[in-house]
Amino acid sequence: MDSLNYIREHMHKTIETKQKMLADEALLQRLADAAALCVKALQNGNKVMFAGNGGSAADSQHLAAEFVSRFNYDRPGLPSMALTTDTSMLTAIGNDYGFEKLFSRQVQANGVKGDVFVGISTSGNSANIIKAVEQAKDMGIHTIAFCGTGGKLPTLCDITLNAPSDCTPYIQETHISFGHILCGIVEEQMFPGYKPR
Ligand SMILES: O=C(CO)[C@@H](O)[C@H](O)[C@H](O)[C@H](O)COP(=O)(O)O
Ligand SMILES: [Zn+2]
Repeated sequence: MDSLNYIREHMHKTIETKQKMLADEALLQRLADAAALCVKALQNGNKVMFAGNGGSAADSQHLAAEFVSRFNYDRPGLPSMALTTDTSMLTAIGNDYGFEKLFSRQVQANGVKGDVFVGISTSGNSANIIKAVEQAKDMGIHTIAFCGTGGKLPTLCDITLNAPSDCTPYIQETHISFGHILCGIVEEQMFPGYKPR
């Protein structure tokens, strides 16, 4: 396929995934519910944790940064962390306990009841995300999945945001929309007197 056709095909497929998302009222409601869950947790002094592998690790960092720094409003930072950033922790846990424990160990150590854990996985099958969700549930931490149409993760979490695609890049491109929408609603609801920058 030549480059221009590649671009056209990619754009058609990513738009098609977003259109399917927009047409899925139940999914939109779950996204609103996820934002409400985060608002409630943050108002109670809890935090939002994110984790994922590869591109989803980058999404985790991106979204935690939106909470702690800012999204649209100049406002106080909101407590959030990506469990994907500290190479000493990641290598120690990976080396000593195994890659599958990468995030569950951090949830156990740094999470508290009432927090929110957002697990991001396009396959829905990454063992380190599944174990982190199980750990979070054991501790009374709310769980949100950013996933696709497959895997075990969609059946495990309190709220499942499943991008309507089975193809990793289109799922990832929808996940960052989920995350931006989540941040935008949280910011608007927590800081009603603030103005967009
Ligand atoms: O970004 C990409 C592909 O677009 C990759 O880095 C991808 O995130 C990695 O293969 C991940 O390990 C996939 O894990 P998961 O989304 O299935 O949990
Ligand atoms: Zn990617």
